[in-house]
Amino acid sequence: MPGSNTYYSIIALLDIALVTFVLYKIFLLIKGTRAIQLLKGLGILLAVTIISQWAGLYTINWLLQKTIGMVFVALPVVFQPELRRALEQLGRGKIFASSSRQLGPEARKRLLEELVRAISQASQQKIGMLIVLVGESKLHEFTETGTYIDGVVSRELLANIFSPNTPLHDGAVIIDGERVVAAGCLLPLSENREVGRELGTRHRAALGISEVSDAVAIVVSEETGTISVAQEGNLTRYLSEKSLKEMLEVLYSAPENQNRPWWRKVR
Ligand SMILES: Nc1ncnc2c1ncn2[C@@H]1O[C@H](COP(=O)(O)OP(=O)(O)OP(=O)(O)O)[C@@H](O)[C@H]1O
Repeated sequence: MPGSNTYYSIIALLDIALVTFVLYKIFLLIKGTRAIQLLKGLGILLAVTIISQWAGLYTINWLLQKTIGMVFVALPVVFQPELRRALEQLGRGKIFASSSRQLGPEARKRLLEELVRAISQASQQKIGMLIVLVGESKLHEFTETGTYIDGVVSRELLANIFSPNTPLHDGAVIIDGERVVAAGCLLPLSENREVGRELGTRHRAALGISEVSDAVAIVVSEETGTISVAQEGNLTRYLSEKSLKEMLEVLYSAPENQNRPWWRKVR
């Protein structure tokens, strides 16, 4: 009943849950974009401002406060493309969309069949491949670096894209749901020093994208034909066709994080 303590407790809980959900969605939206670097910079600036105030460094504190004010004014200008995209997504209701890996049984079966066929064929022929499977973070920052395709995933399309000496074979293909969004995309390279020296930039790019987002990247080595999968900053190497299929089935049957509490989704 409005006015009672229980009523206010329920409203407060609802309020907290809504704020948490909105913050989580914003985090997913900016994860893997340049906004995250800017947030880190702002965090450092805020920390230094607080320290300077605490230490009584009034002039530097005044300067830092003015700088932070200017940064906030500059934010909408610097992030104009990202803000526009976020508002467009909000308008289309896409912000509240779930993971791209949640497909119907028929679509999932077809997608996995086509992916596994294309990858094992490339592995046998030692054709280099780098495929990124989008999760909840949409990776616009990276699809924009490549060539827009928007085609249904098929073994023929993937074989064509990665065919040596063709314009799109360099870089990564980004797959969202059942569609190849773009090809020839540039991904961030992992700086993980524990990665074997024999692994070059293709494997580092796969690891890199899995470190900054919830995407999963599949690599076929041009040198050896081995299949590897990068997920959450870990690289699983020497996969057989069977183990790749099993891995993909798990990935697509249980949307990532399904078995994890929500707070563990945010890394
Ligand atoms: N930042 C990047 N984003 C996407 N793809 C990349 C990136 N850097 C390199 N590549 C791809 O990796 C290829 C070079 O692979 P390289 O031989 O250095 O890697 P590798 O891990 O040893 O793989 P392989 O075993 O296939 O040789 C490039 O031709 C390009 O297609």
